Amino acid sequence: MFGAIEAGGTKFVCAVSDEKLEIIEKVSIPTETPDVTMAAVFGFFDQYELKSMGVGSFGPIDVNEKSDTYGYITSTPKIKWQNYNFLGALKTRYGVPIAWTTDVNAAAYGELTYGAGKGKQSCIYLTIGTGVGGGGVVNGQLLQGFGHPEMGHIRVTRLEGDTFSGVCPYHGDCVEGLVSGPALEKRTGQKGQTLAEDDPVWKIQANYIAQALMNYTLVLSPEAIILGGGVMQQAHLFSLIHEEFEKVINGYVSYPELDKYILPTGLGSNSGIIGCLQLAKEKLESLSN
Ligand SMILES: Nc1ncnc2c1ncn2[C@@H]1O[C@H](COP(=O)(O)OP(=O)(O)OP(=O)(O)O)[C@@H](O)[C@H]1O
Ligand SMILES: [Zn+2]
Repeated sequence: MFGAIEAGGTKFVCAVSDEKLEIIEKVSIPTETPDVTMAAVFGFFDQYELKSMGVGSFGPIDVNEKSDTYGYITSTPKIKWQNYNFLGALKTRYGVPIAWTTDVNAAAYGELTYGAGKGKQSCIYLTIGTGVGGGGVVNGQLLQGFGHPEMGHIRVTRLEGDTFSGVCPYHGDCVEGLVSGPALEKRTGQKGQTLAEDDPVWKIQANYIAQALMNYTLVLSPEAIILGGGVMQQAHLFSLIHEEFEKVINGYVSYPELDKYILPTGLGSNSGIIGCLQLAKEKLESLSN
């Protein structure tokens, strides 16, 4: 059996699957302190005989195998999780091979293998929710090196007349600071869910997102950019983003047809967990080859 954990800032989704990645059981555990949450995580996985695991975690995390703190959650604003040896705790408990990456890299992997990026060699997955996070796969490999991408924290050009200061505790008006769910709420005084489709804020939102996607396009030239997270439940945002993307990139580089290039997830809210299961499977295969 394969085990998977999609560890998020609000909840940990844990699942086990058979060899064909059919999910046998899946649970959601609130993210509290490591003691409380990990006790529940162990309570779930202890019921099964695991062969390997895949973990996609919120972060920042240490993904550098040469580092002494490989497998740790590092500088998260969640104080109790700072410098927590997440991978170590799982290894000690289960003694099986474990694939370790960011939640968004895992989601990109899930989408590339079975979702909106199926059949491609590369894609980016960007979630726009409580935070903005991006992961990716290039030539079939997860995007990680010394560290991992933090695509939500890049800067974009401010629109004329927009004086909103942004909500990122580190950078103010980085992309996360400008377009995350909490940013939308602070800017408008109401939650994204309750805003009308014709509210002018969506165009601002679409422009900043499009600028970010232009930057990813220019740096990585992925075959698809998949957008998920709470804010992207606003389906009308896709066509606005397409329009703004065309404007900001201004014909400089070519890219696939827009509705096949910047598109919603194929796996809904399961991208991350499926990516983790696939990573668990491949981790085991890589060791037996
Ligand atoms: N339908 C919607 N339209 C607009 N905004 C939404 C919608 N649903 C949720 N949001 C906003 O998205 C945010 C929550 O994001 P999400 O549902 O992706 O959860 P999350 O897992 O906490 O996010 P993250 O991936 O950053 O941890 C909230 O700020 C919420 O107001
Ligand atoms: Zn930031």
